[in-house]
Amino acid sequence: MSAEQPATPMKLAVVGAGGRMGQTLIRLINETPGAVLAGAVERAGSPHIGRDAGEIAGVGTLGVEVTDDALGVFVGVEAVLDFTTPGATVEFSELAAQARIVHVIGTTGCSAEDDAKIHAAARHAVVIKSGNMSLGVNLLSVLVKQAAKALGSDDFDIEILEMHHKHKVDAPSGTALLLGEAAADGRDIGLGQHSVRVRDGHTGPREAGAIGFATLRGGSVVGDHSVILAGPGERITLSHHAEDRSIFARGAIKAALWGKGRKPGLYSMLDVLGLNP
Ligand SMILES: NC(=O)C1=CN([C@@H]2O[C@H](COP(=O)(O)OP(=O)(O)OC[C@H]3O[C@@H](n4cnc5c(N)ncnc54)[C@H](OP(=O)(O)O)[C@@H]3O)[C@@H](O)[C@H]2O)C=CC1
Ligand SMILES: O=C(O)C1=N[C@H](C(=O)O)C[C@H](O)C1
Repeated sequence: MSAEQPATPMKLAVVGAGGRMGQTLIRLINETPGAVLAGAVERAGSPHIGRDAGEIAGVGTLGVEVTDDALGVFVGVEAVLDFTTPGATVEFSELAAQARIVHVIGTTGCSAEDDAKIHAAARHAVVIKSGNMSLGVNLLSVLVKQAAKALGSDDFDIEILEMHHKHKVDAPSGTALLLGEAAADGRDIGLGQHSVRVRDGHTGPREAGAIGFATLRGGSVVGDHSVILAGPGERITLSHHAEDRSIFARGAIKAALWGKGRKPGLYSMLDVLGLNP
């Protein structure tokens, strides 16, 4: 191929095409050189079935009809971008593995059992999964790990605060958990054994080494996260504020392009962004 010829754009599919992230992804793929929308999937019975994906996303006709035949779409594309629900994502991971395509997973709220199934599917497909696909949050997680390591649990207590729009169905957010994992990693402890996800009533004093979570929901907030390191007489707050869903969509498209031609396995956005040590 000569240098002047444009490379063939990577064929992407969006599942959950009618959702908040699905529509944002369709719009952003349409603006991204090197990527093309080649499939759009919604659940059986959705009012979006049979409609044009571009019309749903408000970017005009793209010639891609929304269907509920996920496998039929997956065999004709190179990657699928998935921001849906845990149950749907587990099913899509099995189909993406059958079709041997890249599966980018932004869905949050997966149980340990869901994650084990996704891990199994990653034996046959390139799976990139993250609770937050934005550059800013992934960089923040690196800073949180450093801060948690430098400021030991004898003196500094870690609390994670998040706020999202009123439609969000899972808590704590995937991002809050990702930041909690980063803090736990920095302290060389397991998050599972040290997290306090709810406080109510007469809780007694805070346990040393705990990583606490607090969840707020309301309005149209796209996603706010703060990691607070509270010490004797001083407090450090590391924060990220998402102003627009396009930051997540851009990250997901970048992940799909990065995943092309890679060995099957489970990867994170830190791998995609080159932020893994
Ligand atoms: N990692 C990241 O960077 C980000 C992650 N997220 C996560 O992405 C997920 C989706 O968020 P959001 O877009 O706001 O949610 P929405 O509810 O707006 O969108 C989800 C879409 O998935 C569809 N869906 C559900 N089940 C299926 C199925 N079996 N097959 C096909 N489509 C299906 C829904 O259809 P219907 O409504 O008809 O049920 C809906 O259109 C959440 O888990 C959220 O936390 C969100 C933003 C960023
Ligand atoms: O549901 C959302 O909207 C978001 N979900 C992700 C999360 O659970 O952290 C990412 C982002 O904050 C928006």
